[in-house]
Amino acid sequence: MSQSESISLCLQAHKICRSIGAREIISDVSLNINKQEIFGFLGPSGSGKTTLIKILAGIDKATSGEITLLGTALPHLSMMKKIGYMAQSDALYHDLTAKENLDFFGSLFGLKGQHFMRRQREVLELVGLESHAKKMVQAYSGGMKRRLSLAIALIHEPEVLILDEPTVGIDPSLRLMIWNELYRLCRSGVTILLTTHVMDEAEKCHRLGMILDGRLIATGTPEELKQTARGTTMEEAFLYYGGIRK
Ligand SMILES: Nc1ncnc2c1ncn2[C@@H]1O[C@H](COP(=O)(O)OP(=O)(O)OP(=O)(O)O)[C@@H](O)[C@H]1O
Repeated sequence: MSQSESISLCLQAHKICRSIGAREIISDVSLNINKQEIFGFLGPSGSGKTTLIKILAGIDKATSGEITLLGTALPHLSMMKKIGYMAQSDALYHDLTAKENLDFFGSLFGLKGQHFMRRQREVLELVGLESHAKKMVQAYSGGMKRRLSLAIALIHEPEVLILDEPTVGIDPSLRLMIWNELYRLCRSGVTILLTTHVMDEAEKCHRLGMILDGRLIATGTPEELKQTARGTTMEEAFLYYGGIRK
């Protein structure tokens, strides 16, 4: 790989495998993700998307294979500040308010003072929770918890945002706002990895990786994937790459 290619790369994964017991959940995944790219992992429930992005985030460890994120081999503690991770199951403190949750998670990243207060207001506004900041999380709806989790993932202005099904349970107008923000972040230099099983959401990504039974069966832009599959929809493309449709 040339020097200029490696500078423009955010992430390189080489032959990633992950087994739990005797079962291989992720098999031989290799891929490159460019800086300032929105890369989506698309696949049915149970295909291995969550397991894979946890490994790519350095939260879980591959059984074999190598990952380099922004030039550093993972897992590496110093990379935690550079990554914003939003889990599928909300890792929130339910007996604290939204603001207290932000106080806690922000302090883990060493945020403080005026800048931290401003940042809290920005992320709460972005996810439409500014008027609910003092409410206990236990009184939040499922969608509100997702939105707060996204705010927490963004609080420290990470260079890489890794989001597991970020817009599940979020209504269409807020989903649109969140996508606009993802594009804005991307333009400002952030690289975004996300998972989805929703085809229309997948089409909003710059590039996609299709996951089936723990394998990366295809990568490309939504248009490329549809063209190669001679299909007009992402569903058709997915069935084609999965060998279910000729
Ligand atoms: N800790 C674990 N122990 C045993 N099996 C696991 C564990 N974690 C994941 N699996 C299995 O690995 C497979 C992939 O799971 P994973 O959660 O990564 O899929 P997914 O594509 O993210 O699914 P979903 O879209 O439903 O979240 C599933 O069959 C799941 O049951």
